[in-house]
Amino acid sequence: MTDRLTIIRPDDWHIHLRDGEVLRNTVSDAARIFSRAIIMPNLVPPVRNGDEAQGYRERIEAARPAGSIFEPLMVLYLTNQTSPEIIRAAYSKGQAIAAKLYPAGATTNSGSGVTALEHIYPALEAMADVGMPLLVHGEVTHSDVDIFDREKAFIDQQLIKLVERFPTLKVVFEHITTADAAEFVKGASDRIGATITAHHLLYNRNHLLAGGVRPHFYCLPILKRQRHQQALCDAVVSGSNKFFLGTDSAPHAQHAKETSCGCAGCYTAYAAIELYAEAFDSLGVLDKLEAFASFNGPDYYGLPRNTDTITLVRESWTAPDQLPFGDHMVIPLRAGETINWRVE
Ligand SMILES: NC(=O)N[C@@H](CC(=O)O)C(=O)O
Repeated sequence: MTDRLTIIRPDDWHIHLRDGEVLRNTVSDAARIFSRAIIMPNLVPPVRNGDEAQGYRERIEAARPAGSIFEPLMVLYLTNQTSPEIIRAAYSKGQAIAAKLYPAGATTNSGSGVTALEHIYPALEAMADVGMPLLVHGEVTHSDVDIFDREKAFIDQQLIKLVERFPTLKVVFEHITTADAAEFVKGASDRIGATITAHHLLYNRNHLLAGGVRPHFYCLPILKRQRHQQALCDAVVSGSNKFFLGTDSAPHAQHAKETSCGCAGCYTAYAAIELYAEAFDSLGVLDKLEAFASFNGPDYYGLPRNTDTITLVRESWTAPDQLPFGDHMVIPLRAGETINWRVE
């Protein structure tokens, strides 16, 4: 049994840090372990162009703990108005390395998102041309599609057509949650990658719904049935380099989760690599954690791998009941429960 694991320092290829006062909390949790992170742009208002991304980057950098060299990798939020010029300018000035598609209404702060893919075809052409990856929240939003079927419907109705229409566009299918998504990514060309969260490896919809509703397990795309959880586990066990670490750590203040209409999002950044280690350990593939967490992401983005290391040890500790979140508190995933790995 492996009780100690040293790996090249990981990065997080999908995180929500929010903005303002809470940055001092969210940035220090992310910067504790991760060297770089892809910063989701779904602020209010969203990060729509290079200058807004630059401003947000500076606020994140200012919130880093003293001495931290954590590097935020900025992302534009695509709207119906995103022009090829906005894309080209942000990319060429190094203000953003990717752009995110939120179908309008799909999730938290997606109200300014794209209402029909045709609106962003010119922007997507520019992205394909310069080599800027498209990051996709892959769910349809029609109220008549069951929430558990929205990811598969997105693949069938939109994603297949999208990758065909833009044959050189790099596409990251973010936070995949279904066997259908894992199959799609496996069968696609190398320009298609996917992030997988720790919580979608560790949990299924029973954890959210059986025996009582647990709002801190509610995220989007929603946890699916066990068969889909298993398919995501199989994807990481396969060792395919198309899958990489993206926590989708998405904090909301306690009162915004524990209410009659609670927000979607699980807070995992405070123990992210530890939770992934648990998942890989329970699958018997700790030896595959390093590539998933530290190699596949930078390789996909064409960035250098990190060179320093972290060491994980098998040692139980109790997760905090709550964590500071600006003037409020956030209830992290696994609050008050045991976590079986810690970083030395
Ligand atoms: N994952 C979530 O459940 N929530 C994210 C948005 C998103 O990525 O869907 C958030 O910003 O809160």
